[in-house]
Amino acid sequence: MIMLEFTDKTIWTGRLDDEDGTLGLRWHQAIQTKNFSEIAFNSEENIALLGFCSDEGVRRNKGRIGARNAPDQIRKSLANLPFNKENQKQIFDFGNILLVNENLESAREEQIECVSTLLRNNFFPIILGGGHETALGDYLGMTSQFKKIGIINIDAHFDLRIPVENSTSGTPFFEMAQFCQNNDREFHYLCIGIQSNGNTQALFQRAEELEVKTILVDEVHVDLNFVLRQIEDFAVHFDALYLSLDLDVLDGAFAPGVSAPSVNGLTPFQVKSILQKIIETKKVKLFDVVELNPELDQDNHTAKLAAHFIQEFTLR
Ligand SMILES: N=CN[C@@H](CCC(=O)O)C(=O)O
Ligand SMILES: [Mn+2]
Ligand SMILES: [Mn+2]
Repeated sequence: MIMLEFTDKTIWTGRLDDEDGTLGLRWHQAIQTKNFSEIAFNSEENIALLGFCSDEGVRRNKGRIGARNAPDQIRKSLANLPFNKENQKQIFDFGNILLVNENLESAREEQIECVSTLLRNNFFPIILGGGHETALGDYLGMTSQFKKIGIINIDAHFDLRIPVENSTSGTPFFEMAQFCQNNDREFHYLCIGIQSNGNTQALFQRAEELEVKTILVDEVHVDLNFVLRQIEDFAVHFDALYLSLDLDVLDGAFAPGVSAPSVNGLTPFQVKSILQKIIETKKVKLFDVVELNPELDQDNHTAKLAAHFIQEFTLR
């Protein structure tokens, strides 16, 4: 059963400015497609893109499906971004993990294997979701390589639901907590951008029980610098950070292409400042961007934002 597919070559195409030589380079000219079977250890930390084409978790969570098509849409938005050979890391595209017969659990096994292979070979994985069910496989893949992991999720929602029948886009961080409990690990979860109207009392209570560090969206609006200092304080305790960005943390006016759009959400500048502060810690070992739904997007604004944020992680 084939669950891993190469990226369609026509996706990495775009404008050519040959008259400007290497100063006119764009992503579609710099990207290198790669196969897992030919992976070799990197002496320098290079970027690995990997898509997780799932919205099965969103469907199970009663959301609006479409996120399975997000990885290629994000690639299309990355394709025309400027690429600076001197100041940017090398970028390899490992293609997409696909779900067969809505089997999220099998695809996740493949994902865990891919993520740990990338980390073992000194790649920095940028995983293109998928709904937020993408997060669990990313984190579990990381646990094979790192012991003391801090989890940071920039999201309007805690995603701490208890799985009723199975895993959904609303359960990944609760499942991480369970994994930690069953495997003698500490669970440290910082959630930034939480909407008081986007999470029930039950979820706030579960966050408290699990000692989640919560930064409400209004706290970011009131004092961004204070939030940036809290990020610094959180990061010092860990060897590695797992960072997840759920695009629904952005205000729906900026990011309409998500299953559950926000009102009074963050601005692109606020999210970028938060990401830059987290990147500055030099502890992020994996980044995923999730919940883009291209079917609901307007003029690709949400996909462009995803690309804009990914660009930050490629700078040397
Ligand atoms: N990843 C999903 N998170 C939210 C969705 C909320 C909604 O659909 O309104 C959640 O389950 O809480
Ligand atoms: Mn989420
Ligand atoms: Mn969310």
